[in-house]
Amino acid sequence: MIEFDAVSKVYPDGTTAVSEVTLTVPSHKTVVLLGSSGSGKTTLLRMVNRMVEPTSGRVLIDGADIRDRNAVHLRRSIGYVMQSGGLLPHRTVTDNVATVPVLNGTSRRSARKEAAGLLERVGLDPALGKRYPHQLSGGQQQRVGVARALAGDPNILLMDEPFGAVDPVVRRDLQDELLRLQSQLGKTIVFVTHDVDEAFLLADTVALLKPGGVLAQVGTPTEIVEHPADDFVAEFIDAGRPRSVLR
Ligand SMILES: Nc1ncnc2c1ncn2[C@@H]1O[C@H](COP(=O)(O)OP(=O)(O)OP(=O)(O)O)[C@@H](O)[C@H]1O
Repeated sequence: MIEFDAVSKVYPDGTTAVSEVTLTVPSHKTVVLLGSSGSGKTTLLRMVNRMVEPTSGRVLIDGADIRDRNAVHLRRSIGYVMQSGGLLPHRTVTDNVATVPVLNGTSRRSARKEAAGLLERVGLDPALGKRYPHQLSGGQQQRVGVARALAGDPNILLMDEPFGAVDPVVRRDLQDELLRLQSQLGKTIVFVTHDVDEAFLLADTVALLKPGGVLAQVGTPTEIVEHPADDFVAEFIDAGRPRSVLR
């Protein structure tokens, strides 16, 4: 379980990115941080692995304040998928997936073996492991990004607009694949998107952020559609529009 306890972030130039957010991400569930550009989603996500330190408030994992954890060890124990894939261009796909387990002390041989299994798990032919990232399609690169985040079997996955850079058909494939994986693996997932349909498809709980990093509403997709908290929420989700993706 991840708990954001009244966290705020004011960047050194005075920008308030996140304001007093209190939010719980239950274990084995997917919480989607939804909001328009600049509403603080990435800042909030990065607080979980200490890439961003809150100006005030605390982040707890399973009840323990993460400030008491070594930041590097914490980061390596949490899967992270970025929008661009974030793959290392001069390493093969297999070695990209094996990087963190090797850093954590797993032998290269067993990390590569695990990588082959993970490529299969995300729907890729393990033979692609020999290629370099530029030899893959955008959708394949994103799958590798997910495989890499799963390496070492972390409990927590942070996903920052992971499917934002691919076309709508591939995006839908990747979303379905994530739902399938999550039903098998039961990770604790924090997923960032500005896409309402993507949020409603993937989330157990949606946390909708307003500009300035203020929580506008937290609820299941159905709760938010049926009872938007205010005009901002109703407008953001375009209440009244037919929804095919509600589970
Ligand atoms: N290092 C930084 N220094 C100053 N301001 C920053 C920094 N990083 C982010 N910000 C500002 O904080 C606010 C929130 O940014 P953040 O990236 O968290 O939003 P976001 O909702 O993830 O946006 P996007 O969807 O565009 O990625 C924005 O106004 C942004 O310009």
